[in-house]
Amino acid sequence: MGIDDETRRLHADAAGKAATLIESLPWLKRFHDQVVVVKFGGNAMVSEELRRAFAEDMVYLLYVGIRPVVVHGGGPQISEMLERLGIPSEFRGGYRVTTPEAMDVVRMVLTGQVNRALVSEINQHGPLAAGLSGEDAGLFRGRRRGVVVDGEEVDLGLVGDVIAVDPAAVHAQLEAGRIPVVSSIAPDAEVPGQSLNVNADSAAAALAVALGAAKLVILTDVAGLYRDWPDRESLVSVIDAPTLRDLLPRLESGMIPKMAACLEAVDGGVAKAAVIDGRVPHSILLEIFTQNGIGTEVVAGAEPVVLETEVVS
Ligand SMILES: Nc1ncnc2c1ncn2[C@@H]1O[C@H](COP(=O)(O)OP(=O)(O)O)[C@@H](O)[C@H]1O
Ligand SMILES: CC(=O)N[C@@H](CCC(=O)OP(=O)(O)O)C(=O)O
Repeated sequence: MGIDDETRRLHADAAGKAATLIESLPWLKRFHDQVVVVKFGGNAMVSEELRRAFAEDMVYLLYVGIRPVVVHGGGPQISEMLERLGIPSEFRGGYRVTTPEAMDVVRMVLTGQVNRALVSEINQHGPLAAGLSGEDAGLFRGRRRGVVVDGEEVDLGLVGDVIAVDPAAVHAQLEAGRIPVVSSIAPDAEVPGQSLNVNADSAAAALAVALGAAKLVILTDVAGLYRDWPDRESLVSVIDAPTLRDLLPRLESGMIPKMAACLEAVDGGVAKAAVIDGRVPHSILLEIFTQNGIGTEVVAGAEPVVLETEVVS
């Protein structure tokens, strides 16, 4: 390769990198000073590398002038601890049936372990993150819920929905320039002293609405919503809320709370909600700062829109 070829190669390389950076400009403008709620799923935090990359991404968002708020899950981590302690647990319709004994473990793992680990990972970059539980400072109020599976109402035990949010504690952390990291436990509004296990996708949606977030991003262990699960040949890249509402009763297991959360967020005024693959390091930066994003995006959409990508395997 001659010197000219080499120079041309260097220029092309630089142009590619610069194009990626400058592609972010409209999104930097769009999201400046805006709240973006990021739900970090238990399945997306399974390795040290992914937790480290996630922490970097949150710090990156903060330093470019966005206000990230983290709501985390921890389903697999709860299951592992329940198993270790010999406490049986099962999922019905995508939600964990939660006995009082299991509830103690849910709270211990989410608020005591997963929340602490994420706060500590982010704080490797400086004193930037502060942990909160939905039980702190009246952040969430919950109410027990059941679920309908195959036309039958199933009692989920101590599982709840967030029925009210007082975002003051989150605002205080944001005003202090910190990244709030929230675990999805809610005090039962009807039974004093009782805590409820809230699915983290649904807690993230409730918080996004209460904060008037510009976007909700849910990180999980799959590329997004597949129209033809489990064949995975057709990934939905964009779907409007009314079409998703029709599709929701036909969805399975883990995707039900996720898509219900996206709908709740969009119905509550959040312009966009996305489900993306948290196993891809830094996927959230691609989602926020590139034109097409990745994964599945739910939009309010006056016009029906469903875009699907054929997956070539
Ligand atoms: N239509 C679908 N498209 C994609 N994933 C689906 C679909 N239906 C069910 N799933 C399942 O939902 C899972 C994600 O939910 P879940 O395991 O609860 O993740 P998280 O821990 O991130 O909340 C996927 O790994 C997949 O097994
Ligand atoms: C009611 C219910 O199912 N709660 C969830 C809470 C944690 C969670 O949602 O974790 P992921 O986001 O990792 O799935 C559970 O007990 O597993």
